[in-house]
Amino acid sequence: MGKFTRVCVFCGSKSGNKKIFSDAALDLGRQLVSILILALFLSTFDQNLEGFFYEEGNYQVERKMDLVYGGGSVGLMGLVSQTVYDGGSHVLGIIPTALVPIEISGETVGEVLIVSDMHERKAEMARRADAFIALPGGYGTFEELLEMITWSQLGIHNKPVSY
Ligand SMILES: C/C(=C\CNc1ncnc2c1ncn2[C@@H]1O[C@H](COP(=O)(O)O)[C@@H](O)[C@H]1O)CO
Repeated sequence: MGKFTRVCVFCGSKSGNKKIFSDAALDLGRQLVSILILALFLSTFDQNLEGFFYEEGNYQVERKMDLVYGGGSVGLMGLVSQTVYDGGSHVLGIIPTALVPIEISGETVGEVLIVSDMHERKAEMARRADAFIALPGGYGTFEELLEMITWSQLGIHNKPVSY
């Protein structure tokens, strides 16, 4: 498989009771839009050794991955989507009609696709993403993650799943 461009993130519709959960959501959001890599760059020319020295340094490289997620503005979902959106990548939220009043409060970011039910939501998330990552969450996150793992096991998709 080539470079991933669209990553589906499953995560809690609540923020949880530990800061580490929201930190993880913010961190993943930032990592999707950029990555810090180590690079070698020309630093000095040493005449005695008749050659160039290279010095380890680092710089920021844009990763610009797009996000597919559950479409909510609440909890960890809201944090990840806002972070990726603020980082300049495309955000696609997929949410069933019945969950709009529950999982969206205030404004959502990016594109919102309203589907008829949970099954269609998961199928669309699976179809539109190149890889899946699960963050902390509740039963819903667990269910979504397990479904992607079992679909992989059954050969329904061959995309990486990470948690
Ligand atoms: C397929 C059906 C029920 C199976 N349950 C769920 N399937 C898919 N997604 C779900 C389910 N229950 C909740 N969710 C969503 O997960 C997200 C995170 O929830 P969490 O509990 O806070 O981790 C959230 O968007 C939920 O909507 C019905 O036929």
